[in-house]
Amino acid sequence: MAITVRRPAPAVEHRADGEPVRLPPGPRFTPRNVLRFVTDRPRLLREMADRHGPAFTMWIPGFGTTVVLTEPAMFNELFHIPSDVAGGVEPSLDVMFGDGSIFGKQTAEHKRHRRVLTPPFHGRNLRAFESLVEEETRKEIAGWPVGRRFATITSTNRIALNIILRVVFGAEGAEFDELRELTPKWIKFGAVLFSVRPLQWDWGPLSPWRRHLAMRRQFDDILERLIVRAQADPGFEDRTDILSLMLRARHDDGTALTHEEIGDELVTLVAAGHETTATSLAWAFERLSRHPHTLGRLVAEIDEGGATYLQATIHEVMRTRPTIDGTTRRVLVDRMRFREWVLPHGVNLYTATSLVHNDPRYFPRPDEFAPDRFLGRMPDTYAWTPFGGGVRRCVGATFATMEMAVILRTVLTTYRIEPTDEPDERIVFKGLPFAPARGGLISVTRRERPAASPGSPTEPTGCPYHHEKPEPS
Ligand code: HEM
Repeated sequence: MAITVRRPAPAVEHRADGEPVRLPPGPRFTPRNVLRFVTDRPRLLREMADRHGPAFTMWIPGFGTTVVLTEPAMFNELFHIPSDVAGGVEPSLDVMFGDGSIFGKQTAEHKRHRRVLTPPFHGRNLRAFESLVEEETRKEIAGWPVGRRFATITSTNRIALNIILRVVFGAEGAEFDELRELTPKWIKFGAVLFSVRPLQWDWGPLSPWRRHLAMRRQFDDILERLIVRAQADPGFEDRTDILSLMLRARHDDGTALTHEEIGDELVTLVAAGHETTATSLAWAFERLSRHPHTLGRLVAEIDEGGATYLQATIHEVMRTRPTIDGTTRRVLVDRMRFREWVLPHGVNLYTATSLVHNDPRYFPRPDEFAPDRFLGRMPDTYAWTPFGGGVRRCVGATFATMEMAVILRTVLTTYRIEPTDEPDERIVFKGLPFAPARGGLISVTRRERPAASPGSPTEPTGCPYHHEKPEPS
């Protein structure tokens, strides 16, 4: 059972302008540490915390000097620092997806973007999306091979991409097919460009940057067609896709969002929302096939129309295999005080999620895959952080949880997953998510008698995400 470590937000003044810099101790820069940060991150961070203490400073590729935090109480403090003191990391994905992306926004601008993006992914809208998720899952899994091992990630990627494209663009027909072809290619390419700074320079007509711009133009062209179609729709005012919501949204001064702003934000949602969810699902299949007892209990519950153990299982998958290992904030003021340290402008703070998720002080017997630890209780906000925290916590967290629940339920009522005693799949870094090395291999057989109509995983009873705290404003 997770220990609750919540404590009141510290009433300390975080600005320390003019004071001498005092960074926590940390390792010297070595190419080996840089390499290990990419290939062996959880173990490296554990070693560093044991050697230097629960907060230490190290150089992180892509971000530079970074203070790594390894305790929930520290995450709590960080997530409560005003966003004009510790804000979003820079550079961020807005380098690839444009100035209109929420990733590049700070303070009031960031808040404004969240006001537009948060409501569609919450509350009663979720229920409306459930049937869409089930429909896309059924379509995809109808072709799963029986009795032969296959990597689930290919399938979960397709399902999650189709879902997010439909939710975001309301797209059907030719434009949907074009987006399905273009966006994953562009986002993958963008992730490479994002991590290698020189690739962001325009070296000429054959340069990667020009290729990126060509894909952007193609995207803008599809978007314009979708905008014309949406606005011509007699039911435009009632449409719930995010594109229509953004077309109807107004800035505080009453002006509409430009099409460029809308495009930047929408591609951000697709980038943030599909590979993360798909990878978590592949981990769920990898974990379940190695834990037949959990799998059996889960199937029995689903057949009876329940969803409590399902939710606990999703929480445990995300504890043991978080796809995003940590979140980063950047010091935006001249000097920022954090506990006994004084951090200069531009330094980053990183919350080491997987370290806390595997710390026996917060999760007893952390190596065990034990959904019971979350049964009937919500995970602690600062010890369980696969979706980050504070005012930048993942906008799609509730949506992603619903999506995973519906997909798992649909798969488990259709197929029987064969247990395996193969070793666990290795955790490998795939540019953004930490994924199973072999893509979540499973083998399935068709269930002879489809289960009686299962209940909704978003039933208020037993559905923890209906109890989630409202978004911080
Ligand atoms: C299992 C699936 C997912 C995981 C593990 C995940 C994880 C994360 C994490 C760790 C962050 C950073 C939070 C922080 O800095 O505190 C984030 C941000 C974000 N996520 Fe997700 N995410 C998932 C699904 C989604 C989905 C489905 C969407 C969209 C529908 C989405 C949209 C976003 C957006 C827009 C942000 C930026 C929020 C901001 O800067 O204010 N994510 N996500």
